[in-house]
Amino acid sequence: MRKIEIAALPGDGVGVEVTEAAKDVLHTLARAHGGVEFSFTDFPWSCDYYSKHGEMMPKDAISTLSQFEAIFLGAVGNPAIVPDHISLWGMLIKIRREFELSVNVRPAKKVKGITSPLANPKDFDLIVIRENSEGEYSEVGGRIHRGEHEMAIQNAVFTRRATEKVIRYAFQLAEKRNNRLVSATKSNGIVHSMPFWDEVTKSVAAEYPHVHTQSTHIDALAAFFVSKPAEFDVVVASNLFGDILTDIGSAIMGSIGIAPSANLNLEGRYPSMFEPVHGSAPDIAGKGIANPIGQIWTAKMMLDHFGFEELGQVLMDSMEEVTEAGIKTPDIGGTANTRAVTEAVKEKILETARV
Ligand SMILES: NC(=O)C1=CN([C@@H]2O[C@H](COP(=O)(O)OP(=O)(O)OC[C@H]3O[C@@H](n4cnc5c(N)ncnc54)[C@H](O)[C@@H]3O)[C@@H](O)[C@H]2O)C=CC1
Ligand SMILES: CC(=O)C(=O)O
Ligand SMILES: [K+]
Ligand SMILES: [Mn+2]
Repeated sequence: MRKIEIAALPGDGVGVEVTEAAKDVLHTLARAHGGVEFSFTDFPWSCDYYSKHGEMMPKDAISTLSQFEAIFLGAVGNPAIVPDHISLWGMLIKIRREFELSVNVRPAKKVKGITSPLANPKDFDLIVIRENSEGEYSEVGGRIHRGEHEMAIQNAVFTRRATEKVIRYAFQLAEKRNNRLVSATKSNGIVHSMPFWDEVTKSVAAEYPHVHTQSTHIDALAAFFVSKPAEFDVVVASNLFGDILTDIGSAIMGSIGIAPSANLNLEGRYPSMFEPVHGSAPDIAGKGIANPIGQIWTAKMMLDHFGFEELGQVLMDSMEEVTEAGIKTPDIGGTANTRAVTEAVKEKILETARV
């Protein structure tokens, strides 16, 4: 019996609701199929925690988390209480950086039973590999002359180490899939970092001559995600570009509430972190109607990460049977609540164990 020790960080808003649902599903899966057990330790770090303690996480949070094999996070942010840049940098982004989670894997595909807003989505099935540790999201810069003549400078940081790492990971993935890779660029407007990004793409591409590689400007690429997503397979992008592309990826699937992600430490030195693409959705938090699919699919990515691909497939298939049966939350046109979708997925999992 393999027991996996996981730190659960439900965070804020719907993060709390969907992590609860996905944990429930994972326990059901483990009990039904055996061979693995999930041990979750919950931490209440969030904007509420900040209100009480003046910080998003305690000082020793990183060392506490480093004792776990993985982190299962919901979402961080409640702008009504804490400004977003403080809550995200105090928790989500801090964890990504401290644990060198330099690659963020974000798949998007046509899901059974979920209507894409696109007239002709075909069977698109792509994965965006997002640089996750630097780039446009940096602390380098500042503000001077508060008031009328104020100035804000925000620097983007691109190191060869992190750029090469994420691009090489994308090539390796392309090799395992369909030998096709698109690199998001904007070298016509961003004149230092993006030509650098393109050069690194070219140099890594030389090691993978059998992978068809193309650099596409992010503006056109964003449009192509809407007009012809089925033409993409693996896409590699900087932190900001990948962030935006993957919200488009979730939108064309049908809802931001269904997209999963894995924040990976490739060296295995620190725990990797699994969280859905979406945020804390303050507009629907507390209503019990958050879509748990993004978090459940995220759990599938965590299973794959630990080598439990068969269980991951059972989870994915069960989830798609539920969406296909029309048991869906309002964001994807259904009338079911979080609980009903979760129970339906659990029921499907139990059926797979009975046959
Ligand atoms: N990784 C993270 O923890 C992220 C945190 N955030 C934070 O979340 C807060 C809200 O940000 P927004 O920009 O509004 O993005 P959001 O992703 O929370 O919400 C965008 C829209 O999608 C809907 N939505 C999101 N998740 C859903 C789900 N599971 N089921 C059904 N509908 C869902 C929301 O209701 C909203 O209409 C902010 O504090 C933001 O900084 C935003 C993105 C990622
Ligand atoms: C912060 C954010 O939007 C993301 O991680 O996707
Ligand atoms: K999230
Ligand atoms: Mn985002």
